Amino acid sequence: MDMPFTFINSAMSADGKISTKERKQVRISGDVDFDRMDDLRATSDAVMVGIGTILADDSSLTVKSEARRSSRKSKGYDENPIRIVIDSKARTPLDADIFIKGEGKRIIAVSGSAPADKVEMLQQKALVIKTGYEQVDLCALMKELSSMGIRRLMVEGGATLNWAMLSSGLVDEVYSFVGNLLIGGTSAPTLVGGVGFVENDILPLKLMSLEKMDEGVLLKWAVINDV
Ligand SMILES: NC(=O)c1ccc[n+]([C@@H]2O[C@H](COP(=O)([O-])OP(=O)(O)OC[C@H]3O[C@@H](n4cnc5c(N)ncnc54)[C@H](O)[C@@H]3O)[C@@H](O)[C@H]2O)c1
Ligand SMILES: Nc1nc(=O)c(N)c(NC[C@H](O)[C@H](O)[C@H](O)COP(=O)(O)O)[nH]1
Repeated sequence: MDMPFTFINSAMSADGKISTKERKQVRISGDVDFDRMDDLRATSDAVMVGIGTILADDSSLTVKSEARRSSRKSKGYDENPIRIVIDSKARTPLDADIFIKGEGKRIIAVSGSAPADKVEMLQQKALVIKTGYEQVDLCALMKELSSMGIRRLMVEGGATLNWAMLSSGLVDEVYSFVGNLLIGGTSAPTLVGGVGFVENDILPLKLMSLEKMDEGVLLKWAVINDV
């Protein structure tokens, strides 16, 4: 079965950090990049984040431009893409912005280790898809998303989910805005977290484009998965 075309979009400091060591969100990019990100959301079938990002930022993942929402509507889509949270243990708060803000479908992807009572509560607000035992089986989930008609998937981090998706060979392209600031801190999350690749498995990229944007640079990379 064809997997969805999947890309990561992220903003990082000049030293590769995507937030501070306290997981506090930092404004890394400017208005032009935020508008580009909004367009990516509006033209995707679904937007995915990890539970760490929901807990840290309370992201709503909505399309901000009214014109883009109307354009989606006029084509018969919901105003917002399907919003997906990778949440093995069903920790998404019931009052999270992702449930409160904007119309459209939500998917909470949980694993067999999620408490049944919380899963039941989440089912009132979203489609809950269960895969894996201790944590979400991302390959199985992606197949299920594909069978639901999701063809274009935007992944908005954070570091742990980026790692899990990349190391499972599920990402086609990475778009990374590099901003004009340094965040520092060994424990501050970087674009890709997780356990990291070992020398022989390091993932190669092919540079597709680079563009000066706001006060930084937008880099677009294709992931070379088949080496
Ligand atoms: N600058 C940016 O573009 C940007 C974008 C998004 C998030 N962030 C930042 O990233 C930070 C959050 O990143 P993070 O790494 O803590 O959390 P994350 O958002 O990557 O979520 C990670 C969590 O996903 C869950 N998970 C479920 N199944 C999994 C699987 N199969 N593999 C891996 N994880 C799985 C785990 O509970 C894990 O803790 C926040 O500080 C946020 O502000 C920055
Ligand atoms: N492009 C970009 N530039 C930044 O400077 C920055 N800090 C983020 N961060 C992305 C992160 O995923 C946020 O959580 C969502 O941008 C929140 O999304 P909402 O506004 O709640 O829809 N993204």
